[in-house]
Formats: sequence, structure tokens, C-alpha cells
Amino acid sequence: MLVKKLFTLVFINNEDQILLGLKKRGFGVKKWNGFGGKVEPNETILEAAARELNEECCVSVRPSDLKNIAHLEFTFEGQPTLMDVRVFSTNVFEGNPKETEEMLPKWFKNTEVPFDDMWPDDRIWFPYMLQGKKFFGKFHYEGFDKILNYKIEEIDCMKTFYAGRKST
Ligand SMILES: COc1nc(N)nc2c1ncn2[C@H]1C[C@H](O)[C@@H](COP(=O)(O)OP(=O)(O)OP(=O)(O)O)O1
Repeated sequence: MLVKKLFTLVFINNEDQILLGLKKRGFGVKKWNGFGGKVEPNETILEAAARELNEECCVSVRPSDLKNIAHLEFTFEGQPTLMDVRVFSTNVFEGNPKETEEMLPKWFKNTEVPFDDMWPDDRIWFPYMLQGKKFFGKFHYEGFDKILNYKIEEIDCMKTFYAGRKST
């Protein structure tokens, strides 16, 4: 049986640009990604999303300004964990992104996202995000470089999506 662990992933948009961070340590090291991490027991998912963003690149957002745009699930062959990743985006933020111990932030044009240096799944779902769609994606990996199988589908409404699942 898989043990589900809850994570956040936040993307900041500014006109035709998206803020990514180069992970400097730990899971996903040397890959560009959004900002996020584990949800702690004492906080809501939105609070965790805002906290991780601030810890990782010193940008502040109000949790209420974060839009839930996707639900992603990652599993890894032979490993007992299912990563349940709640994805958020916003263009309402305060502060200039700054490098931290965990991340090196950089703005990229939406047309110049560095997919070669990102998780392989990003190439599949970023187009949904960049077109303003909401979506569900499920990816099963062998190691960290090869996707064995995946499913992706557009969602009309995230609230309805979660209401239709046994547990959120
Ligand atoms: C496997 O594919 C993935 N693709 C993408 N784009 N993002 C992923 C993938 N798997 C995990 N993520 C995201 C989810 C989280 O935002 C981070 C991982 O969080 P992390 O392990 O860094 O969590 P922290 O709480 O910050 O951990 P530490 O404090 O222990 O560093 O990656």
C-alpha cells in the first residue's frame, strides 16, 4: 500500500514570464521547478504554499491570492510513497526574488522554459498551465529520469474534482 505525502508547488507569473527556482539541495537538486515542499501538520495547504515560497525565494503572497490550478501525483517504482502535489499560481506577490540556501530564482519567458533541466513530467503538463487550464496528472517513474506511464486530463473546476474523490 502506498503512503500519501502532501506537497505544494507554487508558480509566480508576471506578464509573459514565469518564476522558477534552481533547486540547490535535496529532492530534485539541480532541476528548475516552482517553489514548494511538505505541508506541516499545523498549517493549511495554502499556508504551506505561501510559507515555502517565502522560505525558498523571499517572495510573499497572501494564501488567498493563490489559485489551485492542478493536482499532481508522483510514484516511483519500488517505493512506497505517493507524492500528492497541490499546484498553485498567482500574479499577485510582493518582493524581489532572492537566492536562498535552497533555491536560485530566475524569471523565464513562457516560451523559454528550460525543460531539459527540469523533471521530465514538466514537459507534459506545463503547456496546460501556460494555457491557463486546470488539470490532473499522474506519473509513475522508474528512477528519477524515466516516466514508465502517465495520465493527464483537463479539469473544469478543482473544487468539484476534490469533491468527487474519496479523500482530498
Ligand atoms: C517527480 O516529478 C516532479 N515534478 C515536479 N515538477 N515537481 C515535483 C516532482 N516531484 C516532487 N516535486 C515537487 C513537490 C515539492 O514542491 C518539491 C519537493 O519538496 P521538498 O522535498 O523540497 O520539500 P521540503 O519540505 O522543502 O523538504 P526539505 O525541507 O526536507 O528540503 O518538489
